[in-house]
Amino acid sequence: VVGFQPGLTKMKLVVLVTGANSGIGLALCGRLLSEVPEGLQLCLACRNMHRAEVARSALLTSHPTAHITLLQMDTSSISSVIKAAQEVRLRYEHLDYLYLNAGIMPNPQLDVKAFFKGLFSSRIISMFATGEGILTQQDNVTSDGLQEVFATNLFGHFLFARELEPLLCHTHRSSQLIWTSSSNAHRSAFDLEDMQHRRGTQPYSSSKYASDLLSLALNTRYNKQGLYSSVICPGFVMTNLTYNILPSFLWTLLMPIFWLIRVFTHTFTLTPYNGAEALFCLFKQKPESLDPYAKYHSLTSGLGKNYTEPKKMDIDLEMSELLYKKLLILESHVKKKNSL
Ligand SMILES: NC(=O)C1=CN([C@@H]2O[C@H](COP(=O)(O)OP(=O)(O)OC[C@H]3O[C@@H](n4cnc5c(N)ncnc54)[C@H](OP(=O)(O)O)[C@@H]3O)[C@@H](O)[C@H]2O)C=CC1
Ligand SMILES: CC(C)=CCC[C@@H](C)[C@H]1CC[C@H]2C3=C(CC[C@]12C)[C@@]1(C)CCC(=O)C[C@@H]1CC3
Repeated sequence: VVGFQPGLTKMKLVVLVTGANSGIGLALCGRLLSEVPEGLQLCLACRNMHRAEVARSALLTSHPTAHITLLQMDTSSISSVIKAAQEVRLRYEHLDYLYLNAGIMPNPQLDVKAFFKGLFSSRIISMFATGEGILTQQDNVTSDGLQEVFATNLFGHFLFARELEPLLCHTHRSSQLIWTSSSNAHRSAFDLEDMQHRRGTQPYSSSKYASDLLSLALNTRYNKQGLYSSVICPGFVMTNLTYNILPSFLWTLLMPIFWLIRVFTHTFTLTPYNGAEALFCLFKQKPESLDPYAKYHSLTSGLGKNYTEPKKMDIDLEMSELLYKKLLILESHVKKKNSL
């Protein structure tokens, strides 16, 4: 196990971040290490161990005394998630923070016609802040027979957290689940009868809306056991995920326009460091003080000042409960199928 030192977990805060080898996840790790360089046991959960090693080396270059371990996990694969959770249970006695950050947006398509229509309408600000109505994706099916976006962004994380219940639920200390959601999470893209989004063209938006609902349901279930769940939105950040949407030369050309747009909408955080603001902010908050109905947004002002702001989510308890029940049914189904 790379960088693993038994005994350390007793005195340090244990933080596990999924999708930690790039973008917002990697920036968060850097920020956490800058804040608490000695008091942290950081575990980078990544699907690709080579990329994980590169990330670990980069973090160690700027924080040479940091304790950083690696964990192989593909959130889209049931067997990988179960195996990773088993490994975590062997390594640690408790987990203080579990950042559920890994995410994909496969084959994104920008609807150019809808975009230009939006430019000359009253929806312009919300279009730039959320990407609503102008982005579609083509989803795939995993070897477990699940929709890939649903499996990667939501279900794999749900299963992982459930498998780690013994490390997360303690009466004498609290733990936090922190989901990287999105402003692109729209109720209109989500259908409880099709929670995997097999039929639609916005699986990304659907998976993020589902994470908002699930976070609420997890709070209902687990707060009494000391486990708290929150969702954040990093804003619009230039990462591998967004670079996929347009050709890279176009992004370079658009950059000055984006700096200008930031003056009007602080949601254009643009850099992974800025995007990680809300993730970092929640690390410092008492989980009991957080609002389970709020999404915590990373925002960056025109002058480049970072801050976090909570905004009420368009979710309700009844729907969150129904989704939770469906996820439990799917969980028992996939576990049976994998003879677990
Ligand atoms: N960029 C933005 O504007 C926004 C991003 N977000 C969310 O932020 C999160 C981080 O994305 P971002 O930093 O932007 O993009 P990146 O593509 O840089 O990071 C995504 C991370 O998730 C990992 N990942 C993807 N699929 C899997 C998988 N099956 N198993 C394990 N890890 C996986 C990637 O690993 P690998 O390197 O192997 O691909 C990578 O480390 C995502 O949940 C995204 O939806 C939300 C709102 C806006
Ligand atoms: C001038 C010009 C051609 C601009 C194009 C801009 C759009 C491609 C972006 C404007 C808002 C962006 C956005 C996202 C993707 C790219 C935009 C639509 C996200 C949907 C990416 C993933 C998320 O989770 C939320 C982002 C919201 C904003």
